[in-house]
Amino acid sequence: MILPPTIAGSRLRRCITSTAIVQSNNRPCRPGYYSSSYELDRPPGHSHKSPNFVIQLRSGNWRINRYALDDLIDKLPFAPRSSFVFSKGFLSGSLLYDQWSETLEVIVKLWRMRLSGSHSFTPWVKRNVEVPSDEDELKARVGEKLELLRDEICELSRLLKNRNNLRVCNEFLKKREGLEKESDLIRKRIEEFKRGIECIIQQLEETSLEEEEGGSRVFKIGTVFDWSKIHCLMMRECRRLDDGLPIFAFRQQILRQIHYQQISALVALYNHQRVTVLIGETGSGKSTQLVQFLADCGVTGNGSIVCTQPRKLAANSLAQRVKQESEGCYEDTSIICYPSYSSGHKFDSKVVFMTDHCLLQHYMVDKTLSKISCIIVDEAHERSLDTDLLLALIKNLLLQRLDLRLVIMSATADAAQLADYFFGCGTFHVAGRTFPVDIEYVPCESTGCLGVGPISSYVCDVVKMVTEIHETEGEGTILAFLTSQIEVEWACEKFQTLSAISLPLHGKLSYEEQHRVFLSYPGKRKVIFTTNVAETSLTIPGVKYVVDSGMVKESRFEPGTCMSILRICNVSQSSAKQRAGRAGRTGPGRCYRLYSESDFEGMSHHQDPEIRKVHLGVAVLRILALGIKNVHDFDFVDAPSPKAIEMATRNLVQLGAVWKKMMLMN
Ligand SMILES: Nc1ncnc2c1ncn2[C@@H]1O[C@H](COP(=O)(O)OP(=O)(O)OP(=O)(O)O)[C@@H](O)[C@H]1O
Repeated sequence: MILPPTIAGSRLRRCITSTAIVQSNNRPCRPGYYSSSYELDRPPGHSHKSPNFVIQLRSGNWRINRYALDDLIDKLPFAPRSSFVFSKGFLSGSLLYDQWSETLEVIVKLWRMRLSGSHSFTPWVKRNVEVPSDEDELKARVGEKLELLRDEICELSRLLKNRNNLRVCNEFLKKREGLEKESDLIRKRIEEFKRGIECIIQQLEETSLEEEEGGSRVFKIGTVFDWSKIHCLMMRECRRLDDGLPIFAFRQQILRQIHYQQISALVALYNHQRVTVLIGETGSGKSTQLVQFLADCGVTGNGSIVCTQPRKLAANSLAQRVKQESEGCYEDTSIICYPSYSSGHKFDSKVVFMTDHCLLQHYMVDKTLSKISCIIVDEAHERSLDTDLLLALIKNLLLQRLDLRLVIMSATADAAQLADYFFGCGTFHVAGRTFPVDIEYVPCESTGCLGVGPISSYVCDVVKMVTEIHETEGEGTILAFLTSQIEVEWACEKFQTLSAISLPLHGKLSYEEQHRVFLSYPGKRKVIFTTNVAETSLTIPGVKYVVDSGMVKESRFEPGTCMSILRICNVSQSSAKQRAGRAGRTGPGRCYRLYSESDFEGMSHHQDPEIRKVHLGVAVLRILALGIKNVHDFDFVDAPSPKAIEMATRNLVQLGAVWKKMMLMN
């Protein structure tokens, strides 16, 4: 058994590596997490007060002299830090070690030598391990923050007792409420951390770990212990505690809900409660964490967990991030990304990231998605045609496959509508975000900025705002939202300064060109002009300032002219929140909205689903291509009127796009 590499610094890490301590019966013992542990992070040869392990050479009357002990040591796989001989008592000698892996190999060797008659001592290991309790460790990690919050809450409570005017009172109350929520979240995170470690330890000790009623283990380790993997799992738990993503605090609750739904599906065949709508703030950890939670607890069995994204860029970058975070916790090929369709794709990985379009194409080949046990439809608020078609097909599939589960995720989706569509399924809200994002409304009417040729005035306003931020604000990447490739390229050209690098981001760039926005450019501020490809899912490390033009280009079918028109219109509140949410992910951020607060209030809450914007014939064609003949019975999330479907299908027949016999027309 090889222990993972030593990690310097943390007392908790020390206690965690001590899970590898094995008692004389060769069963892993409870690590120092509770009582004792040992240090692995001392430099080799470093002498200190006491060793972690002492191998005693016990005997009755046998004595060993220094010479013979050194001779014995020469035959051992590892030399001890130091050794002693004793002339009296039941001990003849002792060997001092710090690393458990070395101690274990030496013990095995000593026993082999004894059994082959090379010596007559009984080797005996004494652990000599002192470690602070987990409470101390947790206090050191997050306790300071908790104390600061507690002090601030006390101070606010004191101020509230004074005579204040109503406005000040309300401000204090709101602030205190926020701080209380933050403290609560930290406490929940600590509980979750303890639960995670406890769950691992119980499995290592093989104590019967009954699944709690309606609950679920957060880890399923299996019966063969892979110590290196267990070490990585524990290290990831520590990182999760440190990172403070809000979703971590709710892990057990989320898994319980998903687990509960699994049970209810088994109990009642026609109870299709295997769907969860998960709503959480941007950056709360939905896309990167949930797949790992599900993979860790094994709730999805042997099937893959598929997480769909509206865009390839997001699918790729999420897969990369999850791979990075879970390195060593799963097999190397466990996290994979299929951004484009290929018939050769296999679903033998634990987690697959793909676009919703790609999953639809897989559906055309395998109508039961047989290798997939859980589908996570992410960024459901976008309500693209692909997402809507996917949701409808999965809804139908849930009736056939009782082992299939669905999670629909977004920060800004209409949860009630989606829950209603999925048989009144459960909705889970993840409260909190990692870092604050200040919103500033900076309406630009007064700037008198005029457009240039095909470039509208708001593009000039965006460049102006970006220049101002660059000149007046501290360091941090600026991400500015425009509506099209032309605007993005124009803005990049206009914003030229030696102290910054301006980068375009839009859908027409190659993967390598898009990837440039994730690189760092030492000594220069990164300024990214983007279309709405960067509106959802993406974490571009270092983005501190977001400039939201408030505009988006969208194509809409106009029945009057029978044409689809590309138009620049206001974004929805949902889009504006998503854009702001690109900041505040790796540090506090600020979003400059180039419109007024009342403009924001006047925006529609959610963007229109794509099915309402395209010619219905497009949707009908897609449905037919999926092999569904009876379009009238198709269970749309936002169902068009039967008359509209009838007209669209007749239209397609007239155009010769489909044959009448291809579909069951009324
Ligand atoms: N590539 C990355 N580099 C650095 N940090 C990252 C990266 N990807 C994710 N993170 C961290 O993980 C956090 C959670 O990201 P995740 O994408 O899971 O959030 P989310 O809740 O799905 O957000 P959204 O609703 O905006 O998609 C981010 O806020 C950021 O702190």
